[in-house]
Amino acid sequence: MKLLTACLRILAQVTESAISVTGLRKSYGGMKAVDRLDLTVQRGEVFALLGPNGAGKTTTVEILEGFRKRDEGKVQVLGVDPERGDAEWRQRIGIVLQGTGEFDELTVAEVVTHFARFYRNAADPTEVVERVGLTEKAGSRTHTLSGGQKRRLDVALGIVNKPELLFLDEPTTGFDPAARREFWEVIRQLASAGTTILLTTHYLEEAEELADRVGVINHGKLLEVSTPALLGGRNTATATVSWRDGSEETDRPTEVVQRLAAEFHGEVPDLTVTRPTLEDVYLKMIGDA
Ligand SMILES: Nc1ncnc2c1ncn2[C@@H]1O[C@H](COP(=O)(O)OP(=O)(O)OP(=O)(O)O)[C@@H](O)[C@H]1O
Repeated sequence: MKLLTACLRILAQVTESAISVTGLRKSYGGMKAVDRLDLTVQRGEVFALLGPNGAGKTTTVEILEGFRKRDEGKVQVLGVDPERGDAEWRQRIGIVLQGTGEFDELTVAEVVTHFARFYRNAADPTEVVERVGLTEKAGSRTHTLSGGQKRRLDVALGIVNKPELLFLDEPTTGFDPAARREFWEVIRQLASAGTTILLTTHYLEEAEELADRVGVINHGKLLEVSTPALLGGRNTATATVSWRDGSEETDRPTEVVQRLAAEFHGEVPDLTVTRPTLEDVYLKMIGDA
């Protein structure tokens, strides 16, 4: 019987989406926080949910995590309705909240070891500390950690149960640029080990660096889901060719550059060719909505 259950679990893991949402609705009083939202995240995918303050990201994610009840809609997370998620389901998901990463007088190693005891199938705490790059701080009390190190500890606690699916809520808010890049590496390694990741972020560069697909949400509605490269028709958008003496918007930047090269008999001074950034298309999208 155990073997059959294990086989069915493996089959489900291969065939099911990690997250499947249809017609999700949630209102607070008369205010629609999430309004008929459909979303699918495949297993192994890194998916970034983008949207301005109050767009409905946290409400959506907390419904997926089983922390909030929905009004309407169908939600499956790892094949389970989060409102009915039991301890076994909880073991399979990891949650990194916009947390504190501070636990009084305990050391990093002690905190991770303590959290590992909550789970039947926990990872080796020493390995977890290493994965998030905190080995050198393993013996340090958590209140002495920097902001970035505390966030790494939050991630350590989110992955100590070896989750199949990890929720990351604004993981690098307040990081300096170097710390942010180091942190992305931790996330990339988790993703390449097969962990499905749903992250929310206000940093477009972060979404571009990490996400296989992004979803833009505003006023509780999902406006578009796409890869970062294709969102809002970025790849086919008009390019801007700029040089020392002017600039030109064009569908055929190569031709413009060739013309300029002929005019200047070679090197075109201060030449740049740009297309809209992810931030440009995102701002347009939420501005138009
Ligand atoms: N518990 C609550 N009671 C009443 N209204 C709420 C509650 N939680 C959220 N809201 C409202 O629902 C809307 C969506 O909020 P939500 O926190 O989901 O947005 P968000 O996209 O996560 O925003 P942010 O980027 O600022 O974290 C907002 O207008 C918010 O004020």
